[in-house]
Amino acid sequence: MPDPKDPQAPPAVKQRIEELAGEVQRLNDAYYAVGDSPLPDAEYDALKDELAALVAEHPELEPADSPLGKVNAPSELTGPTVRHARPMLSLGKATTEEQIRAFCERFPGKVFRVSEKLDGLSLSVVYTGGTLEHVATRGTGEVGELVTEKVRHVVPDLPHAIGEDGRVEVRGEAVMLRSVWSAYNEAHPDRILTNPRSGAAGTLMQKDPEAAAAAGRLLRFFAFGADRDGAPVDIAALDGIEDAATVVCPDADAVIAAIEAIGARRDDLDYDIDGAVVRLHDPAEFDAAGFNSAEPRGAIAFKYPPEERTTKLLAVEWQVGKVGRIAPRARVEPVFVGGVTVENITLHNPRLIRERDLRVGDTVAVVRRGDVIPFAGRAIVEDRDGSEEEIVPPVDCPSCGTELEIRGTGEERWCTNLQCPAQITRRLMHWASRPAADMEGVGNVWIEKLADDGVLQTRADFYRLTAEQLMGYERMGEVSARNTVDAIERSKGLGLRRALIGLAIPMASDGIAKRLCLAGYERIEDVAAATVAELEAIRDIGTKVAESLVAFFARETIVTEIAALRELGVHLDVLDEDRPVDVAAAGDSPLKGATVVVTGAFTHGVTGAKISRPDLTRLVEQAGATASSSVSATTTYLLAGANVGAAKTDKAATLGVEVVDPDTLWGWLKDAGVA
Ligand SMILES: NC(=O)c1ccc[n+]([C@@H]2O[C@H](COP(=O)([O-])OP(=O)(O)OC[C@H]3O[C@@H](n4cnc5c(N)ncnc54)[C@H](O)[C@@H]3O)[C@@H](O)[C@H]2O)c1
Ligand SMILES: [Zn+2]
Repeated sequence: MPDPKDPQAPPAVKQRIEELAGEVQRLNDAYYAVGDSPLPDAEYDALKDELAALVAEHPELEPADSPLGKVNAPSELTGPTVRHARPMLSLGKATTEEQIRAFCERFPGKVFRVSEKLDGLSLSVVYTGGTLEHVATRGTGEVGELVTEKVRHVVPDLPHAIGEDGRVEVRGEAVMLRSVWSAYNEAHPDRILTNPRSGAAGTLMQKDPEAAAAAGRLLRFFAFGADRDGAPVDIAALDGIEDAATVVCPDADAVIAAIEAIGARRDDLDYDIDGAVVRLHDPAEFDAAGFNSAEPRGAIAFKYPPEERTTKLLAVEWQVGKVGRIAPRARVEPVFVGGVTVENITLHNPRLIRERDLRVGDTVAVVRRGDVIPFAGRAIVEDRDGSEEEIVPPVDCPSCGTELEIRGTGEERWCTNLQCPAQITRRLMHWASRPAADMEGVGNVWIEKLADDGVLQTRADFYRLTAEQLMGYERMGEVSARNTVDAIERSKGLGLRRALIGLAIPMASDGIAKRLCLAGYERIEDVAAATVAELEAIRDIGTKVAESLVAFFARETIVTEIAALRELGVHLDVLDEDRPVDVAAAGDSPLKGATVVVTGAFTHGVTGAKISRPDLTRLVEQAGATASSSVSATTTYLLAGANVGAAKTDKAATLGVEVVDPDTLWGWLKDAGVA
């Protein structure tokens, strides 16, 4: 029946509007109340856009409880709440350069500022008379949930006091660092956090924040605005408050350049961002621009192309890896995500498949972050029609038929047959690959063919290949054959670190190879002769890894193979490039040989950008220092950035450890040639 108020509106439109409104609210509830995102953001945005378009055409059909025109919020808040002094708003969105230019043109001659749009959750932090009074979530925009006590535990870097009078309110985003997120997931394979944002939201909902903090669910707070009794305050002037990376832009061209720069560094950051925020730089002009419903007119959010998209899971293949792990890899309908077309994704392990209840034929959300192999975040259960098939891990090795072992919390399947043909081929491909011997132009297809023929059985066999032998193959002309043999010859100088990587020693990552070189091993035979106790003494090498190394080098086949590689002139000794960057420059740095503890917040001494603690630690290590996590009598320097707790400096003072300020540190790093 047509709607009496609008004879033109077909009943289907009214129904669609109601459907969309309900769906958007359901997604808001999941997102803001539980921290979950059942749909990729871009698809949520598309639903909301469709709703807005229909309502714009038929305003009379907008339901009373419509989610449009107000701040995205859960239908209900839980726990004690507080009314915000000023509402906490959403932001208008742009996805194209034109939209950003149109925004800038509305404010001719004005200066803008562009900041990273951090993907976490918004918090309002209020200090009165210098002391933390309360912390609240955005909530409905008008009223937020109080999370003060939780924040004390799970956002340990947020100062409890600032040396400021009056009522100071700081607004910003609480985020879970990517490094914290992956460390947590690694330690809790049974309680995987889907992404850092839901990790952050979930953390602030924990009933026992102390336990959450102890389990490593820690967040950071980055401010993007502050005021004292309503008058704007410069965040940089607030002691111990970190601000979101921001640049001031005199015109639209500079704004576009800043957005592009943020987009370009996006994958390298230790936190997720879902866009860039452009706003009028002058707070008075920003206020004067006013608001429309739930958004300030003086700001807009640019959203980068999504890193998550849905597609169909077509098939699962169980691939035998180089050390025998059978990895589930899925073929999906090609989908464009995070700037590339993805056709294959990893499903991680059987446990995850079971827990996410992924099935062949499912619509799945594909996530791609940086260089990480794309993976299936989850199945969209609503899209099922009953034809989907369960994914069953194999019982026997798909290559050699050996019965598989089940190991670890991921319930991974392993083929333990060292002679397994698939494993041999994988190991050969790995030896030839870029991080290892880097045999340019020696492709996996050829390796597979030669391995199948029995010509390539061991790594040493690569160096025995002749052009004549290769020319016997179809589609291998004389030129290609000679090029292949030359490339193999050139790759002989690989050195110790690459050789250790290329050997694919179980549990020994690329980082372990580097550590072994840094620890002073010169020749591969020296590493092979090391005992578990000697290896364990090296930083980052635990008992399990040490035992795995010893067991590996004890294998008869490996001993023979190393001897054969030597015989063939393959260079297996440490190279200068295997050791920290500029050994010569770092030579007389005060950091060389020092044991240091990094604490507090740092900005880069050259670029002025914020630098994460892991990144800074890496630089300090490149200059020859060893980093440790707590101050002790063996500590040489306490490298203290901003906002350092008294506990650490007091301890340093008691133990007579020199406290080094950021300026001195950057001087040292520059002298050592690493910054
Ligand atoms: N997948 C889902 O089901 C689902 C559900 C709801 C919302 N969402 C997504 O969440 C997005 C966020 O919507 P919203 O209304 O919460 O926020 P928004 O996109 O309107 O942006 C406002 C928020 O940005 C944050 N922010 C981060 N860095 C900032 C900076 N430098 N300056 C200013 N603000 C900064 C603040 O927390 C602020 O509250 C939506 O666009 C949507 O894609 C997804
Ligand atoms: Zn096998």
